[in-house]
Amino acid sequence: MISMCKKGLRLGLIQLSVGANKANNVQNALKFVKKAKEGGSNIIVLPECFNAPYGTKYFPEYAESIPDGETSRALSAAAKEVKAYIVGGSIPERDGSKLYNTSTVWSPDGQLVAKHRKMHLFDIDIPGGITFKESEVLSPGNTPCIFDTEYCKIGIGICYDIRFFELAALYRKAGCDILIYPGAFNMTTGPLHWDLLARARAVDNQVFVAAVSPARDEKADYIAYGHTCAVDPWGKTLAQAGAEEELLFADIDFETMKNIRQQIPVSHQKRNDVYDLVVKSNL
Ligand SMILES: NC(=O)CC(=O)C(=O)O
Repeated sequence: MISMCKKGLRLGLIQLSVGANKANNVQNALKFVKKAKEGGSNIIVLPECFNAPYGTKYFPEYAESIPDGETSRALSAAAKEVKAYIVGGSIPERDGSKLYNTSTVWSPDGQLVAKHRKMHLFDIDIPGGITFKESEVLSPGNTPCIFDTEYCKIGIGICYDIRFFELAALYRKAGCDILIYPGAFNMTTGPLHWDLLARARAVDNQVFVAAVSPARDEKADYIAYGHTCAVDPWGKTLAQAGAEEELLFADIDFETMKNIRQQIPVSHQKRNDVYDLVVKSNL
């Protein structure tokens, strides 16, 4: 089936079941990539940590280099085969002695066009809820990540990055119309914060937001919330998963976005005489 979108594009969002076997995770992802393409997707998105269980004790064992690791090679070949962009969720990346939580973006001809290393590491401590410290093993990325397509510019963040409105605002300021966040919120923060943050980033920047989670696995050390979603610039949820493995589609209509930006012209009404967003790294 080819895309129905005349004035936009179709996102295919894969809420993938992730287990302990890396090869199985990658094979399962590729199966869903093909289904996403059959459903007319132009840009296909996988979740955070899609080739490995999410947890600091797993990152060193599953980490691989980019772009010559096995997962990168598989994503490159898949993008070329289905002739669509693939935002490869994230994987644990090894670069020298350092590890990162890294998202790769592959063009329809299989080229690596962008790479985002999670900038804000997930270090939290909620007594009776969840304690997690990515910084025990991971290093943060220091560079925001935008990739340009024939449709629009797209900004990438990974999971905890969505909590930092400055990064999203910076992407909007740099001309992005879609923000994509592979993520894996949990059962403590997810129920109240996941949808709220996706909708907030969409409304405050008048952009489309896609947040893509692994499916929930009650037996995992870290139980992902799921609820992959796509939201439009009005804050309307275009597609939303439950907890199970699922492929979702969301049609991006740029006319809607233009209308909303005209009707509520906040981007022109900013009081940059009073405040401003200072960009310190090169976009
Ligand atoms: N896992 C994350 O990076 C973020 C998260 O679960 C949260 O912010 O809550």
